Amino acid sequence: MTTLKIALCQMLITADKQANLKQAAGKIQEAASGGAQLVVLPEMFNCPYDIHCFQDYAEEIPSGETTNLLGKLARTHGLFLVGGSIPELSGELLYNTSVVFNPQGEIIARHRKVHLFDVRVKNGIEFTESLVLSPGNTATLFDTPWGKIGLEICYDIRFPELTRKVAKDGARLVVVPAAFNLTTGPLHWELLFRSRALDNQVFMLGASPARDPQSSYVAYGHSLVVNPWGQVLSQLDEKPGILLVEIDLTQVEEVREALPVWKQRREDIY
Ligand SMILES: NC(=O)CC(=O)C(=O)O
Repeated sequence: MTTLKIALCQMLITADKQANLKQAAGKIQEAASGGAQLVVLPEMFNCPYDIHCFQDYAEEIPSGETTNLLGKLARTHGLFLVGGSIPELSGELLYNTSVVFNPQGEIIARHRKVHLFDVRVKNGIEFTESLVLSPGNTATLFDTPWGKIGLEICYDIRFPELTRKVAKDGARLVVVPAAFNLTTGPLHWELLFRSRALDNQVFMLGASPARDPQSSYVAYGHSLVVNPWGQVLSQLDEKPGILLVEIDLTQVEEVREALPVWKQRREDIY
């Protein structure tokens, strides 16, 4: 199988967890009606992206209600589902975790955000995930009929070595549930997705929450799909919506043949 229909769900996240879950279910249903085979939710889709909320909204995986619901939705609609991310409770620790389901509703991967978002930009964004979250320690890929897919969460994309690793491990597509903000989004969002796509000659997908100017963390939005040539195939604006795009994964081989930098790497030197 080479063509894959993807849906990125740009949700308006609220403080009401049940409303967020209902919205996710509605968006997944809409994506399925549009023929999506792989559906992606945004980072922290069941919870405000605010370090003061993570503990209260956290759930164990796989026993928590969000994981249960996503498994049922994947099975009901018969699709691969990347469950954005949620605050995961594991023993005493909290993680920013993404869970992936196959069309039978089984968990086939779990990625814990490896690089925590600890930044302080003067007159801009300040955020310190490490005050409450612990980092994951592994790169993540999962198998599908379209081949291996890499999985990262938001700030992970800024570390080119991680995308290079999953590409070297066979990913031709990398999925990134994310939530950039109004300081970094306008300058870095598209640039980072296009750079990782071009560096590795892979497809890159970014699923963001919609923008809510009233929330403590204002997400940039602009969920997007970038092809291995570094072109933005499609992108939303800041409003809630679904980005439905069909991609042809043979484009990875075509681009690698036309511009063979993937083969020309000199790992004996670097
Ligand atoms: N929210 C993040 O993890 C990352 C982000 O907003 C940025 O890198 O900018």
